[in-house]
Formats: sequence, structure tokens, C-alpha cells
Amino acid sequence: MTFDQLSIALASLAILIVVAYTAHAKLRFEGLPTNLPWVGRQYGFLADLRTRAGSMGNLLPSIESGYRKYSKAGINFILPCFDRAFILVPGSQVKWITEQADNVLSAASMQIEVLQTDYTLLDPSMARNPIHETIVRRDLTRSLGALIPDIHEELNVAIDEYLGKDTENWVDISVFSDMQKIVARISNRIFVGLPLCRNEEYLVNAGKFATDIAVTGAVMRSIPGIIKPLLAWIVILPNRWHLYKCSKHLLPFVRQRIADLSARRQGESKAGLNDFTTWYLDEVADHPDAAERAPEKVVKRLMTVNFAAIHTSTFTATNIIFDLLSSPNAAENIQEIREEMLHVLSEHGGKWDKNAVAQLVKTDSAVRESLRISTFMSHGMDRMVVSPDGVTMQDGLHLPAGSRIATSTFAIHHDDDIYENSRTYDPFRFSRIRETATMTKTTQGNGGEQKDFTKLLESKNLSTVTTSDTFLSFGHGRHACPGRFFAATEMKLLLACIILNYEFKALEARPPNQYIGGAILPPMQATISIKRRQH
Ligand code: HEM
Repeated sequence: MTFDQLSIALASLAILIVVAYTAHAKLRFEGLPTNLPWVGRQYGFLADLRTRAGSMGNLLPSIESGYRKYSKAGINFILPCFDRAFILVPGSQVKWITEQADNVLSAASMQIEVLQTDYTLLDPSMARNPIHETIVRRDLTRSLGALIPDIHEELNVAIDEYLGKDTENWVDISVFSDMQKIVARISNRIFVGLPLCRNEEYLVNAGKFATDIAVTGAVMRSIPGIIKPLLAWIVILPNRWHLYKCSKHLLPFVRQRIADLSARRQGESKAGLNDFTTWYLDEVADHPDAAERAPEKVVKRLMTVNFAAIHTSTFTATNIIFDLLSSPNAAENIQEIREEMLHVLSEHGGKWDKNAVAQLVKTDSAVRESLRISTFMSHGMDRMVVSPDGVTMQDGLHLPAGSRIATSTFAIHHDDDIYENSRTYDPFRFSRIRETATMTKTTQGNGGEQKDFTKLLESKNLSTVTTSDTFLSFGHGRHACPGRFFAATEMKLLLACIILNYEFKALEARPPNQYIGGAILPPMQATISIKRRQH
């Protein structure tokens, strides 16, 4: 086949997809409750097409306007997106979402649909039987204290390598790109350990695989059901390629680890292995489906958990740095955080451990505040109604099976009735209350006990890992991000390594985020100036 013939064939295929898609997408706006207001919908000539096109650039203005007009009055509204419509429920209904059983409102079904995981993760069982979630929720969280020295060591090696050691000159660094490299390293220190967590080829391709899932997931969603399996093999070629590149490193590693663990079980080796791969292999050692422990499957689990960890934490780390450096009084804020770090370190013999990290109250507040103001989700708590009879909400609205619901995460986080001066990054917004609680505890006598207790409870609910119906960056309820305990520790230690080792030039303005559909991406090209401190 000549190049021209190939082009004509591909163009015909593309036209076929678009025609089929248009017919297919029209159906997705049907079956919604008829008595709800729509926000962002176009009417008249080519209305559906214009509505979908309009949602591609930036959904946020529609969500914010619907939030102000309807959600604040406790009313649901319909938000049309490119390939489906969501019913956006008010913040007051978030608790109701968390109370529904998984066979009524499903988080997994949404992930399977949005990311098209049956195709993009290259194995439907990854999302349909998410054993890795249990491992993250249970084993990673349980082992976090013991892993802090490893995380800290890896951070130090990574910042030396990526941010440099020049104590004489100011250096411009690309924040997003360096954070991505550092996050991939730290995550893999706890997924696969040394030395693989420092293998550039593996890390780069694991990051690319994570991007593939988001990108090819969006493409796969646009392909109608009948021809989806046929086209999938072309669309997910990048996923297969990056999996192949990672497998070259992961497969020998996993095979060796299986052998080591088998030796350990027989008492031949006392190796103290403490990472995701070990926890996963221990978990599936007696699994009724032997395929779960096949090295190829373990590799896919590692790729899946890399996907869950890398972009989320990279976006967060990038946002924290830009928020801090462009905050009012940036230099003073950073100095205050630095003093807290030095004080806590000196109280813990110069070493970071679980208690020391827990005492970084101001640092924690700066992280939570950035997750609040710079959440990367315009909507969140996405769920699909999966009970065949649908479900009826507290306000009497019946949601038929197949409805997709979500809440306005960004608008809730930027509501002045919930957060005073909600559009200002105030790094100590959450620590001020926690500090007051501690002071109350030490200065009040017996009469103050009750107040003390209430304050302490309140303060506990303000740490980065605590989710609520007004703090939704990790979701909320049963499906709230299980990796958040690790992520919060990682972010605080990352900040400690950077702030204790470098000076920064404050930014005059926050480089703007980018908005694509419902996603809010941090600035990916922006740089900052840093200089290594002389110790
Ligand atoms: C700052 C970094 C992170 C952010 C902001 C974040 C955010 C989220 C959000 C919003 C959800 C969906 C919750 C819902 O639907 O209610 C989620 C789910 C999840 N996250 Fe994270 N995440 C982060 C880091 C991580 C890390 C490091 C891991 C793994 C080590 C991880 C593993 C997962 C998993 C497995 C789920 C699915 C949970 C379920 O459906 O039950 N995340 N995350």
C-alpha cells in the first residue's frame, strides 16, 4: 500500500469514527431527569455538537455558575461534557453519596468508563479486581513510619541530582518536570525499592504510561461501542510500547523477588523486604486465581499503582511550590515554615521520623491549603448509578441506572461562605486553628477542659489527610484516596528537603494553571530561581 492509499484509508476511518461518534454521543445526553436545569448547554443549530465542543476547552465557568445559581440553593443541575452529562449535586449531598453502597453508586464503574481501563490498563482485571487498592490502603499506610528514612534518603539523592548543588549561582529550574522526576523516584522507592527506583529508563516510561492512560482513555471514550474493540489495538499502541519498555526492567525484578520471597518462606533468607511488590506478592500468595501472581500481572499492577501515584502527586508538588512562592509575604511564609522544620528536627535528633513529620503543623497546613485552592479537579466524587432500579436522592430526585453524578469540588473550595478569602492562598489557614488548640490546652485550667477537647477535635480534622464535604481533593468517604497518607508525608518531606537546602526568589504572580475539560493542570513550563544553601 502506498503512502497516499494509507492516508485515504486512515481518513475514511476517521470520518467513520466521527459519524458513528456523533450518533453514539447523542444517546449519552438522553435518559436524564427532565426536571433539572442545565448549565452550559447550547440550543438551536447543531446544539449537541456545539455543547460538546464548548465543554472541551474549560468546564469550570459553567460549573461555577451552576454552583452559585443552583448548588448553593440545594438544587441539582445537569452539566453536559464532551461525551456524557453529569448531574452535579450540591455539597450538602456529598455525605449522601458516601453513604450509598457500591452496588448502588459505583466509583469503580466511573473509573472504568472515564479511563477506559479495560483497554488502557491492558488488562480488565486491573480495575475490576483492584487488589492494589487494598495494598495501598492497608500495607502502605501501616508501613509508612518505617519507610520514612527510605523516603528521606531518596529525596536527598533526587534533589542533589535534579535541583543541583551549586551554592554560588542562582539556577532556573523547571518545576513540573523536576517534580515529576522526583515523585517518580520516591514513589518507586516504595513500589520496587533500590536500585530499580533510580533507573531513568524505567521511570521515564512509567511516567509516559501514566500519561497514556489519561490520553488514550479520552480517545477510547469517543469511539462508539461497536468499533471500539477493533480500534483499541491502534489507539493503545503507546500504552503497549511503554509497558514493554518498563517490563524489560520490571519482569526480571519481579521474577527475582518471587524467588527471594519463596526462599524467605522456606527460611533460607532473612531479607527484610518492605515494599509494594512484596506486600502484593504476599497478598496473592494463596489467591485462588494463580494468574494474580504471574510476573506479567504483577508488572501491570506496578504500572497501575504508578499511574495512581505519579501525576496526582506531581501536580500537587508543583502547585504547592507555585502557591507558596507567589503568596502574599512569600519570603516570610517560607521562613516561618523553615523555622518550624529546624525546630522539629532539633527536637528529634536531626532525623525525620513519624512523630517529627506529624509535628510539621505549618508545613501540613501549607500543603492542605494548596490542595484546596489548586485542586486539579473541577468536579469530583464522580459516581455512576449501577443499581438496575436507579436510586432516589434525599430530595426525592430519582436517578435512573447509568446516571453519572459528581460534585463541584473546585467551586466548594472557592466558596467564601466556607473559606474566608477563599481565592487567597493562606498557607497557615489550617495551622492557626491547630496552634490555638494547643495553646488553649496548655493555658486553660479545669474549666477549659471541654472547650479544649472540642478545639482539639476540630484541629485534628484540619490535617492534610482528613477529608470532608468541604475538603474534597482526595475525595471523601469509603473511596477517598487510599494513598493520601503516603502522599501527605511525601509532600511534607519533599518541602523539608527543598526549603532546608535552597533559597528561592519569590514570584510576582502565580503562573496560571491550564484548563482542559474538567481537568485543571498546573503550569508545566514555568520556572523558578533557586540557589543551594551553604551549610
Ligand atoms: C497528592 C496526591 C494525590 C491526590 C490529590 C489523589 C487524589 C485522589 C482522588 C481525588 C481519588 C478519587 C477519590 C473518590 O473518587 O472519592 C483518588 C483515588 C485513588 N488514589 Fe489517589 N491521590 C493522590 C496520590 C495517590 C497515591 C500516591 C496513590 C498510591 C500510592 C494513590 C492511589 C489511589 C487509589 C488506588 C485510588 C482509588 C481508590 C478507590 O476507588 O477506592 N493516590 N486519589
